[in-house]
Amino acid sequence: MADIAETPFPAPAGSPRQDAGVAALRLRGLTKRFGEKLAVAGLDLEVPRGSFYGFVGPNGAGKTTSLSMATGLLRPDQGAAEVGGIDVWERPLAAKRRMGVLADGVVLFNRLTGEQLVTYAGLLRGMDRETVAQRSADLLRVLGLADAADTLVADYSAGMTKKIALASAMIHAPELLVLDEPFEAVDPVSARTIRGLLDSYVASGGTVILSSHVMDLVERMCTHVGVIAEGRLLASGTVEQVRDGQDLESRFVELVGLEGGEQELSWLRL
Ligand SMILES: Nc1ncnc2c1ncn2[C@@H]1O[C@H](COP(=O)(O)OP(=O)(O)OP(=O)(O)O)[C@@H](O)[C@H]1O
Repeated sequence: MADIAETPFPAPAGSPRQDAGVAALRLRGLTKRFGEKLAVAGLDLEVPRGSFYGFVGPNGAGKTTSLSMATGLLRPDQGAAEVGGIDVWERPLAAKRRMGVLADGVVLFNRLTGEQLVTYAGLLRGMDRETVAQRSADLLRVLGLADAADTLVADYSAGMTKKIALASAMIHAPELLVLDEPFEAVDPVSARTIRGLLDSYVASGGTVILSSHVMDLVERMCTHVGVIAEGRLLASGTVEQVRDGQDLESRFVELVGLEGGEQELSWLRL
């Protein structure tokens, strides 16, 4: 497995985020079993501060299960997760204060309007109403949701729902964003806006870990990448290290293997 290089984006001097040498996110021996299925098998992962980390793997590899354990949504059978050196399961409130989470498949309070949902997220984080109102308006505008601010989230499209969940994860400007499939169902214009937001967030000292199936996007956006299959980490490091002279998609296929080989369906030929 390739080594993880040092972060290329040091935190701003004097920043409270600057705990030298402490990873933004550290997973040690994370394990989860669902009945007979070992979904995550002793996962060790370090996400350096200031990195833009892509977490990739085939369907069913264990990405969502790992990120859910890392963010305090799903209790691990074994192992530990730390955010900025704080154990997520021993000190959940302190750890959760430091992160913003876009979870996959978690039901939102969809009888609220988009604006109410983002406002609720900000107030839950203990922010004052004025700041919440300002940031909520900014997020809705930047994400192209201003016209849908008063629409119930239940009536949002899949892409709009993803964007309002992302806004709710960002409103308190956490030092770590954990985003499960943030670009899924999002149109290309919004995807570009989100990429821009995340790029400047990372450039200012924030850390992002996102899961994605789009290798091209991970290769272009991310500084680091971890490849998981069958609950195990196959490779991790800078994108350069992991792709090892190939494009990331080819390297990914080389690492995880071609599902079903080069088989064809003889009956699907017209
Ligand atoms: N609540 C659950 N009960 C039973 N099995 C589960 C549960 N959640 C996940 N699994 C199983 O654990 C494995 C890992 O699932 P997980 O959702 O973490 O994969 P993933 O990498 O996020 O997949 P995808 O890319 O398709 O979203 C899969 O085999 C899945 O069927």
